[in-house]
Amino acid sequence: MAIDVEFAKMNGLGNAIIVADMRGRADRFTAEAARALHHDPATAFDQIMAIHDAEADGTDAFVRIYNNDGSEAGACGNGMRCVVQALAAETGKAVFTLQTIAGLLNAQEHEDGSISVDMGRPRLRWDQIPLEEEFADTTGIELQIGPIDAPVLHTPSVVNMGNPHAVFWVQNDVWSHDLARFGPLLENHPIFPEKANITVARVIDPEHIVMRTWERGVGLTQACGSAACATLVSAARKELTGRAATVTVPGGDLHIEWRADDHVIMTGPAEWEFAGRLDPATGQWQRTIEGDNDNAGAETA
Ligand SMILES: N[C@@H](CCC[C@H](N)C(=O)O)C(=O)O
Repeated sequence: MAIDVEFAKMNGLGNAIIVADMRGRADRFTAEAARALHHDPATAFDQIMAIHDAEADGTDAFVRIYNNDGSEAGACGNGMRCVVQALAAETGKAVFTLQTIAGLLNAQEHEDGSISVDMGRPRLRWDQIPLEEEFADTTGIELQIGPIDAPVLHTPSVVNMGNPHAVFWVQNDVWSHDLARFGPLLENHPIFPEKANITVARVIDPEHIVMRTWERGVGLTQACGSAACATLVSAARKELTGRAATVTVPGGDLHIEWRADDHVIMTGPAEWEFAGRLDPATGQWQRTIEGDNDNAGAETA
Protein backbone atom coordinates (compact mmCIF):
# COMPACT_ATOMS: atom_id res chain seq x y z
CA MET A 1 0.00 0.00 0.00
CA ALA A 2 1.53 3.32 -1.04
CA ILE A 3 1.06 5.76 1.84
CA ASP A 4 3.31 8.44 0.47
CA VAL A 5 1.75 11.90 0.48
CA GLU A 6 2.21 14.18 3.46
CA PHE A 7 -0.90 15.98 4.64
CA ALA A 8 -1.90 18.39 7.38
CA LYS A 9 -5.37 18.42 8.90
CA MET A 10 -6.21 22.10 9.37
CA ASN A 11 -9.22 24.36 9.63
CA GLY A 12 -10.22 27.88 8.69
CA LEU A 13 -12.83 29.04 11.24
CA GLY A 14 -13.97 25.43 11.60
CA ASN A 15 -14.14 24.76 7.83
CA ALA A 16 -12.38 21.36 7.95
CA ILE A 17 -9.47 21.25 5.52
CA ILE A 18 -6.88 18.65 4.49
CA VAL A 19 -3.81 20.21 2.89
CA ALA A 20 -2.04 17.50 0.88
CA ASP A 21 1.43 17.80 -0.67
CA MET A 22 1.17 16.41 -4.23
CA ARG A 23 4.32 18.20 -5.48
CA GLY A 24 6.67 16.11 -7.59
CA ARG A 25 3.90 13.71 -8.63
CA ALA A 26 1.87 13.34 -11.80
CA ASP A 27 -1.20 11.72 -10.21
CA ARG A 28 -4.21 13.39 -8.58
CA PHE A 29 -6.65 12.58 -5.83
CA THR A 30 -9.33 10.18 -6.92
CA ALA A 31 -12.91 11.05 -6.00
CA GLU A 32 -13.12 7.63 -4.28
CA ALA A 33 -10.05 8.41 -2.13
CA ALA A 34 -11.50 11.78 -1.14
CA ARG A 35 -14.77 10.17 -0.11
CA ALA A 36 -12.98 7.39 1.83
CA LEU A 37 -10.87 9.93 3.73
CA HIS A 38 -14.01 11.91 4.57
CA HIS A 39 -15.86 8.86 5.83
CA ASP A 40 -13.14 8.20 8.44
CA PRO A 41 -14.28 10.31 11.45
CA ALA A 42 -10.66 11.18 12.29
CA THR A 43 -10.07 12.82 8.90
CA ALA A 44 -13.61 13.94 8.00
CA PHE A 45 -13.17 17.17 6.04
CA ASP A 46 -15.02 19.76 4.00
CA GLN A 47 -12.27 20.30 1.41
CA ILE A 48 -8.96 18.78 0.36
CA MET A 49 -6.51 21.40 -0.87
CA ALA A 50 -4.01 19.43 -2.98
CA ILE A 51 -0.79 21.37 -3.57
CA HIS A 52 0.70 20.44 -6.98
CA ASP A 53 3.81 21.74 -8.75
CA ALA A 54 3.50 25.28 -10.14
CA GLU A 55 2.35 25.35 -13.77
CA ALA A 56 2.79 29.06 -14.56
CA ASP A 57 5.81 31.36 -14.26
CA GLY A 58 5.75 33.49 -11.12
CA THR A 59 3.41 31.16 -9.24
CA ASP A 60 4.27 29.12 -6.14
CA ALA A 61 1.95 26.17 -6.69
CA PHE A 62 -1.14 24.87 -8.45
CA VAL A 63 -3.84 24.08 -5.90
CA ARG A 64 -6.64 21.61 -6.70
CA ILE A 65 -9.71 21.77 -4.47
CA TYR A 66 -11.93 18.77 -3.74
CA ASN A 67 -15.24 18.77 -1.86
CA ASN A 68 -15.96 15.83 0.44
CA ASP A 69 -18.29 14.26 -2.16
CA GLY A 70 -15.23 14.00 -4.46
CA SER A 71 -16.27 16.88 -6.78
CA GLU A 72 -13.72 19.53 -7.76
CA ALA A 73 -14.25 23.25 -6.97
CA GLY A 74 -12.72 26.44 -8.38
CA ALA A 75 -12.42 28.34 -5.09
CA CYS A 76 -12.13 27.75 -1.36
CA GLY A 77 -11.30 30.82 0.69
CA ASN A 78 -10.81 29.09 4.05
CA GLY A 79 -8.78 26.30 2.47
CA MET A 80 -6.56 28.81 0.71
CA ARG A 81 -5.66 30.42 4.05
CA CYS A 82 -4.67 26.97 5.32
CA VAL A 83 -2.49 26.41 2.23
CA VAL A 84 -0.81 29.78 2.79
CA GLN A 85 -0.12 28.98 6.46
CA ALA A 86 1.37 25.60 5.50
CA LEU A 87 3.56 27.07 2.73
CA ALA A 88 4.65 29.98 4.94
CA ALA A 89 5.71 27.55 7.70
CA GLU A 90 7.65 25.47 5.15
CA THR A 91 9.37 28.29 3.25
CA GLY A 92 9.55 31.23 5.68
CA LYS A 93 7.98 33.35 2.93
CA ALA A 94 4.91 35.50 3.59
CA VAL A 95 3.64 36.30 0.11
CA PHE A 96 2.39 33.73 -2.41
CA THR A 97 0.82 33.53 -5.84
CA LEU A 98 -1.28 30.42 -6.25
CA GLN A 99 -3.08 29.02 -9.27
CA THR A 100 -6.40 27.16 -9.22
CA ILE A 101 -8.65 25.91 -12.01
CA ALA A 102 -10.42 29.30 -11.70
CA GLY A 103 -7.28 31.48 -12.07
CA LEU A 104 -4.49 33.13 -10.07
CA LEU A 105 -4.72 34.31 -6.44
CA ASN A 106 -2.31 36.41 -4.42
CA ALA A 107 -2.11 35.80 -0.69
CA GLN A 108 -0.17 36.99 2.30
CA GLU A 109 0.45 35.88 5.88
CA HIS A 110 0.57 38.88 8.25
CA GLU A 111 2.79 39.30 11.34
CA ASP A 112 -0.16 38.55 13.67
CA GLY A 113 -0.72 35.20 11.92
CA SER A 114 -3.86 36.25 10.08
CA ILE A 115 -3.91 35.59 6.35
CA SER A 116 -5.32 37.67 3.50
CA VAL A 117 -6.29 36.10 0.21
CA ASP A 118 -7.10 38.16 -2.87
CA MET A 119 -10.09 36.16 -4.09
CA GLY A 120 -10.09 38.02 -7.41
CA ARG A 121 -12.90 39.85 -9.17
CA PRO A 122 -16.50 38.76 -8.63
CA ARG A 123 -18.26 37.70 -11.82
CA LEU A 124 -21.76 39.09 -11.88
CA ARG A 125 -23.30 38.38 -15.30
CA TRP A 126 -25.99 35.67 -15.38
CA ASP A 127 -23.98 33.46 -17.76
CA GLN A 128 -20.87 33.78 -15.56
CA ILE A 129 -22.59 32.46 -12.41
CA PRO A 130 -23.74 30.40 -14.42
CA LEU A 131 -27.54 30.49 -14.53
CA GLU A 132 -29.67 28.42 -16.85
CA GLU A 133 -31.63 31.44 -18.09
CA GLU A 134 -30.92 35.11 -18.64
CA PHE A 135 -31.41 37.60 -15.79
CA ALA A 136 -30.46 41.24 -16.37
CA ASP A 137 -30.20 41.98 -12.64
CA THR A 138 -28.25 39.43 -10.59
CA THR A 139 -28.67 41.35 -7.33
CA GLY A 140 -31.99 39.51 -6.98
CA ILE A 141 -33.20 36.76 -9.25
CA GLU A 142 -36.66 35.25 -9.34
CA LEU A 143 -36.26 32.10 -7.29
CA GLN A 144 -38.12 31.09 -4.18
CA ILE A 145 -38.69 28.24 -1.84
CA GLY A 146 -41.89 27.70 0.12
CA PRO A 147 -45.50 28.67 -0.70
CA ILE A 148 -45.92 30.98 -3.70
CA ASP A 149 -47.69 33.67 -1.64
CA ALA A 150 -45.47 33.34 1.45
CA PRO A 151 -42.01 32.12 0.38
CA VAL A 152 -39.61 31.14 3.13
CA LEU A 153 -36.57 32.21 1.13
CA HIS A 154 -36.67 34.22 -2.10
CA THR A 155 -34.95 36.54 -4.59
CA PRO A 156 -31.29 35.61 -3.96
CA SER A 157 -28.34 37.64 -5.15
CA VAL A 158 -26.05 35.50 -7.31
CA VAL A 159 -22.29 35.87 -7.70
CA ASN A 160 -19.42 33.77 -9.00
CA MET A 161 -16.26 34.02 -6.85
CA GLY A 162 -14.46 31.25 -8.76
CA ASN A 163 -17.50 29.14 -7.75
CA PRO A 164 -21.25 29.80 -7.90
CA HIS A 165 -23.07 31.39 -4.96
CA ALA A 166 -26.67 32.34 -4.19
CA VAL A 167 -27.30 34.61 -1.20
CA PHE A 168 -30.79 34.73 0.34
CA TRP A 169 -31.43 37.83 2.47
CA VAL A 170 -33.37 37.45 5.70
CA GLN A 171 -34.49 39.96 8.35
CA ASN A 172 -34.45 37.55 11.29
CA ASP A 173 -32.05 35.08 12.95
CA VAL A 174 -30.14 33.09 10.28
CA TRP A 175 -30.41 30.04 12.59
CA SER A 176 -34.19 30.10 12.39
CA HIS A 177 -34.00 28.95 8.74
CA ASP A 178 -33.88 25.23 8.04
CA LEU A 179 -30.86 25.32 5.75
CA ALA A 180 -30.31 21.57 6.15
CA ARG A 181 -33.69 21.09 4.48
CA PHE A 182 -33.66 23.89 1.88
CA GLY A 183 -29.93 23.81 1.12
CA PRO A 184 -29.87 20.61 -0.94
CA LEU A 185 -33.02 21.62 -2.88
CA LEU A 186 -31.54 25.00 -3.77
CA GLU A 187 -28.01 23.67 -4.44
CA ASN A 188 -29.51 21.36 -7.07
CA HIS A 189 -32.14 23.75 -8.46
CA PRO A 190 -32.26 23.58 -12.30
CA ILE A 191 -31.51 27.33 -12.50
CA PHE A 192 -27.92 26.45 -11.45
CA PRO A 193 -26.45 24.18 -14.16
CA GLU A 194 -23.23 23.80 -12.11
CA LYS A 195 -25.16 23.72 -8.81
CA ALA A 196 -24.51 26.48 -6.23
CA ASN A 197 -23.37 27.25 -2.70
CA ILE A 198 -26.42 28.48 -0.78
CA THR A 199 -26.17 31.20 1.89
CA VAL A 200 -28.71 32.74 4.23
CA ALA A 201 -27.52 36.21 5.29
CA ARG A 202 -28.71 38.98 7.57
CA VAL A 203 -27.31 42.50 7.49
CA ILE A 204 -26.88 43.67 11.09
CA ASP A 205 -25.52 47.10 10.14
CA PRO A 206 -23.56 48.56 7.19
CA GLU A 207 -20.33 47.04 8.58
CA HIS A 208 -21.59 43.68 9.84
CA ILE A 209 -23.27 40.67 8.21
CA VAL A 210 -24.18 37.33 9.83
CA MET A 211 -24.52 34.31 7.55
CA ARG A 212 -24.68 30.52 7.24
CA THR A 213 -23.90 28.43 4.19
CA TRP A 214 -24.96 25.15 2.70
CA GLU A 215 -21.93 24.27 0.58
CA ARG A 216 -22.16 22.65 -2.82
CA GLY A 217 -20.69 19.15 -2.65
CA VAL A 218 -20.40 19.29 1.16
CA GLY A 219 -23.48 20.41 3.12
CA LEU A 220 -23.67 22.66 6.19
CA THR A 221 -20.27 24.06 7.17
CA GLN A 222 -18.87 26.17 9.98
CA ALA A 223 -17.47 28.64 7.45
CA CYS A 224 -17.32 29.30 3.73
CA GLY A 225 -14.84 32.00 2.74
CA SER A 226 -15.93 32.37 -0.88
CA ALA A 227 -19.56 32.66 0.32
CA ALA A 228 -18.53 35.41 2.74
CA CYS A 229 -16.96 37.26 -0.23
CA ALA A 230 -20.05 36.68 -2.40
CA THR A 231 -22.27 37.94 0.42
CA LEU A 232 -20.30 41.15 1.01
CA VAL A 233 -20.21 41.88 -2.75
CA SER A 234 -23.97 41.29 -3.00
CA ALA A 235 -24.71 43.41 0.08
CA ALA A 236 -22.59 46.27 -1.29
CA ARG A 237 -24.31 46.02 -4.71
CA LYS A 238 -27.68 46.31 -2.96
CA GLU A 239 -26.31 49.21 -0.83
CA LEU A 240 -27.07 47.30 2.35
CA THR A 241 -23.44 47.70 3.46
CA GLY A 242 -20.32 49.54 2.41
CA ARG A 243 -17.53 47.77 0.49
CA ALA A 244 -15.90 46.39 3.64
CA ALA A 245 -17.49 44.52 6.53
CA THR A 246 -17.06 41.93 9.23
CA VAL A 247 -18.81 38.77 8.10
CA THR A 248 -19.76 36.45 10.96
CA VAL A 249 -20.06 32.76 10.03
CA PRO A 250 -20.81 29.96 12.53
CA GLY A 251 -17.06 29.44 13.08
CA GLY A 252 -16.17 33.09 13.72
CA ASP A 253 -15.42 36.35 11.90
CA LEU A 254 -13.88 37.15 8.53
CA HIS A 255 -13.00 40.60 7.28
CA ILE A 256 -14.02 41.08 3.67
CA GLU A 257 -13.19 44.10 1.50
CA TRP A 258 -14.30 44.67 -2.11
CA ARG A 259 -11.55 47.06 -3.20
CA ALA A 260 -11.93 49.88 -5.69
CA ASP A 261 -9.87 47.81 -8.19
CA ASP A 262 -12.72 45.23 -8.08
CA HIS A 263 -10.69 42.59 -6.18
CA VAL A 264 -12.21 40.99 -3.09
CA ILE A 265 -9.83 40.53 -0.15
CA MET A 266 -10.68 38.02 2.57
CA THR A 267 -8.75 38.10 5.86
CA GLY A 268 -8.98 35.54 8.66
CA PRO A 269 -7.19 32.81 10.61
CA ALA A 270 -6.00 29.27 9.82
CA GLU A 271 -5.32 26.54 12.36
CA TRP A 272 -3.14 23.40 12.24
CA GLU A 273 -4.50 20.22 13.92
CA PHE A 274 -2.30 17.20 13.09
CA ALA A 275 -0.25 15.70 10.29
CA GLY A 276 0.09 12.35 8.60
CA ARG A 277 0.75 10.52 5.37
CA LEU A 278 -1.89 9.26 2.98
CA ASP A 279 -2.54 7.49 -0.25
CA PRO A 280 -4.32 9.76 -2.77
CA ALA A 281 -5.54 6.70 -4.68
CA THR A 282 -7.37 5.04 -1.78
CA GLY A 283 -7.73 7.59 1.03
CA GLN A 284 -5.93 5.31 3.55
CA TRP A 285 -3.78 7.26 5.98
CA GLN A 286 -1.41 7.15 8.97
CA ARG A 287 -0.90 9.84 11.59
CA THR A 288 2.72 11.00 11.91
CA ILE A 289 2.50 14.07 14.14
CA GLU A 290 0.03 14.15 17.00
CA GLY A 291 -2.43 16.95 17.42
CA ASP A 292 -5.30 17.40 19.85
CA ASN A 293 -7.49 14.86 18.07
CA ASP A 294 -6.54 11.39 19.40
CA ASN A 295 -8.57 9.21 17.00
CA ALA A 296 -6.36 6.59 15.40
CA GLY A 297 -5.76 6.58 11.65
CA ALA A 298 -6.79 3.76 9.31
CA GLU A 299 -4.86 0.51 9.59
CA THR A 300 -2.22 0.29 6.89
CA ALA A 301 -0.50 -2.71 5.40
N1 LIG B 1 -15.26 26.11 1.86
C1 LIG B 1 -15.12 26.92 0.75
C2 LIG B 1 -15.84 26.67 -0.52
C3 LIG B 1 -15.50 25.31 -1.13
C4 LIG B 1 -16.03 25.01 -2.48
C5 LIG B 1 -17.53 24.89 -2.58
N2 LIG B 1 -18.10 23.88 -1.77
C6 LIG B 1 -17.89 24.69 -4.06
O1 LIG B 1 -18.11 23.55 -4.50
O2 LIG B 1 -17.97 25.69 -4.76
C7 LIG B 1 -14.68 28.31 1.01
O3 LIG B 1 -14.17 28.56 2.12
O4 LIG B 1 -14.74 29.16 0.12
